[in-house]
Amino acid sequence: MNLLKDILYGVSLTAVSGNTNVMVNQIHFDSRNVEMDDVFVAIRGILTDGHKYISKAVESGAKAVICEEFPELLVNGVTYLKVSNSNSALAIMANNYYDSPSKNLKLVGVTGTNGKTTVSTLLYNLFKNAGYKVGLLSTIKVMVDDQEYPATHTTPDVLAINRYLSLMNEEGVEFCFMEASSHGIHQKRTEGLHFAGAIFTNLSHDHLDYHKTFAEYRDTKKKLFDDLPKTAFALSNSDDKNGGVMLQNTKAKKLTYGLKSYADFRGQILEKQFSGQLLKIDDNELWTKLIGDFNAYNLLAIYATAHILGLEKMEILQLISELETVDGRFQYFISKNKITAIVDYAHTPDALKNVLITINALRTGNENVITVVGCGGDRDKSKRPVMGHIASEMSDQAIFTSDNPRSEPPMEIIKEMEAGVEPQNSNKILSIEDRRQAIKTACKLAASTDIILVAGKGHEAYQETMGVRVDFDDFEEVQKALTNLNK
Ligand SMILES: CC(=O)N[C@H]1[C@@H](OP(=O)(O)OP(=O)(O)OC[C@H]2O[C@@H](n3ccc(=O)[nH]c3=O)[C@H](O)[C@@H]2O)O[C@H](CO)[C@@H](O)[C@@H]1O[C@H](C)C(=O)N[C@@H](C)C(=O)N[C@H](CCC(=O)O)C(=O)O
Ligand SMILES: Nc1ncnc2c1ncn2[C@@H]1O[C@H](COP(=O)(O)OP(=O)(O)OP(=O)(O)O)[C@@H](O)[C@H]1O
Ligand SMILES: N[C@H](CCC[C@H](N)C(=O)O)C(=O)O
Ligand SMILES: [Mg+2]
Repeated sequence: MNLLKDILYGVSLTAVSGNTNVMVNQIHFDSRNVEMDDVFVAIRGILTDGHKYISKAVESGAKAVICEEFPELLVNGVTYLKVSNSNSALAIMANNYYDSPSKNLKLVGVTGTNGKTTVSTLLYNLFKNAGYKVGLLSTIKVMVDDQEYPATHTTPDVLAINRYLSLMNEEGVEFCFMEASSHGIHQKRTEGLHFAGAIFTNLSHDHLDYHKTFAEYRDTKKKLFDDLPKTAFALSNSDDKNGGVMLQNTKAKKLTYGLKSYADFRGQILEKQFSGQLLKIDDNELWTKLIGDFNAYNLLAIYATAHILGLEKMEILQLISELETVDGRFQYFISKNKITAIVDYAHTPDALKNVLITINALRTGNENVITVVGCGGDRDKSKRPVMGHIASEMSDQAIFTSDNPRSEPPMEIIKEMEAGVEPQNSNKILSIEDRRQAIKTACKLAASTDIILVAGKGHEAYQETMGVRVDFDDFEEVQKALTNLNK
C-alpha cells in the first residue's frame, strides 16, 4: 500500500474532493481491472471515454479517481482529483509508484517509421554479448535481462513500462533499449521517463489514419527529442530528410550518423552479397550478415550508440560482426531447388521498397522475384495502393493477400491494393485472400533460383480476423509449401 499523496507528487491538480492522505493499492486506467482500494485514472480514448467508467471503478472498490472532469455524483469516502491531462498524470503517477526506475539505468529510446525493432534488438544483443545486464522493450518481446515476457504493443502503456523497468532495477540491469512508437509518444506512454538518449532511424509514410497529417506524425516523433534532458544524447540520421528536424529543439547533445552526408559517425558500403555486406565504419572494415542499405544505417546507429554509451570502437566492431538478423527481418533460406525464400516484416511502403531494392540489387541473372504481400486492416488505408504499386512494379509476380484484416473485409483491402497497380503491371498480379494459399501459389510458380518474398508479417505468429487470432507463421508456411512440392 502507498500513500495517495506520495503517488501524486508532481501531478498538478486543478480540483480536489476528498482526502489525499489515504493508503491506496494499485493504479489502473482500465475500470475492468480495478479492485479494492485501487486508484482509477479515467482516460479519453479513441473508441470510448474512461470517464464513462468512473462509477464502475468505484463500485469495484476504487478509493481514488483521477479525471479531467468530475462525475455528477461524488461518492463519500472516495477521493476525486481533477487534472488537465489524465495521460500526463498517469505517467507521473506510474513513475512515482515504481520509484523512478528509469533513473537507475541507462534508458535509450528508438523512434522512426522503420528500424526500431531492429536497432533496439541488436543493441540488446550487442550489450548482452559484451557482458552487461540488459533490458529490451520491443514489438517482438520484452526482456528483463534473460527473462522474456510477451509484448502487447511496440511501446507498452506507461504503467507496464515502469513495472518492467522496476523489474530491471531488481535484476541490476544497466542498459535498456526501448522502441518509442508514434502512438506511444502521442498517448504519453513515454512521458516522465528519464532517457539517457534517443535514436532516430527514419521517417516515411505510416499511421496517417491516426496522426492525420505527415507533419503531425513527424512532430510526434520529434517530441521524444524535445523532451530529452541536457545530460542525454540525441542521435539522428543525417541522410534522412527529417533527421535535422528531430534535433531542432532538443537540449540534449546532438550527434548524427550517415552514409551520404556529413555526420559524426560515417559509414560506407564497400561490397554487397546475399550472405552479407562489407562496411567501412570510422576507417575500419567490418563484415556483417545483415544485408540491405537500410541495415547499414541500422548498424551505424548501433555503432554510434554503443560508442556514446562508453564501449571501445574496436570492441563494438567485433561485436557487430557477430550479430545475427532479427526474427522476421530479412530471414531467409535456400531450398533444395535453389529457390530463395525471404520473410520480412516490411509493412510500410518505404520498407517494402527497400527490401525489394535490396533483393533486386542481389539478382545475378534472370531470377524471377515473386512477392506475397497484404496490408493490415484497421490501419492507414492510404498505404494500400502505394504498397500495391511498389510490389507490382518491383517484382515479376505479385500476389496480394491478407495481413491481419482485423475488422475489415479482406477482399476490400486487397481491392484497395489493386487500385495502385498501373495498367502495364496488371498482368503481373494475382489476388488470393487466403494467405496460406497465396504462399503455396508463389511456391508453385517459383522455378529454380527464383526469389520469393513474403512481406508484412515477419515474426508475427498469427493472423487476426474479426478479433480472432489463428496461428500462422510465414516462415513455416513457405518452408512447408516448398518441401511439399519437393522443390
Ligand atoms: C489506437 C491506439 O493506440 N489505441 C490504444 C488506446 O486505446 P483507445 O484510445 O482506443 O482506448 P479506448 O478503448 O477508447 O478506451 C479509453 C479508456 O477507457 C478505458 N476503459 C474502457 C472500457 C472499459 O470498460 N473501462 C475502461 O476503463 C480504457 O482502458 C482506456 O483507458 O489505449 C489503449 C490502452 O493503453 C491501448 O491498448 C490501445 O492500443 C490498441 C489496442 C492498438 O491497437 N494500438 C496500436 C495501434 C498501437 O499502439 N501501435 C503502436 C505501434 C505502431 C507501429 O509502431 O507501427 C504500439 O506502440 O504498439
Ligand atoms: N533503417 C531502416 N530503414 C528502412 N527500412 C527498414 C529499416 N530497418 C528495417 N527496415 C524494414 O522495415 C521492416 C520493419 O523493421 P523493424 O521491425 O525494425 O521496424 P519497426 O520500426 O520496429 O516497425 P514497427 O513500427 O512495426 O514497430 C523490416 O522488416 C525491413 O523491411
Ligand atoms: N506495429 C504495426 C504492425 C503492422 C504489422 C502488419 N502485419 C499489420 O498487422 O498491419 C501496427 O500495428 O500498425
Ligand atoms: Mg517495432
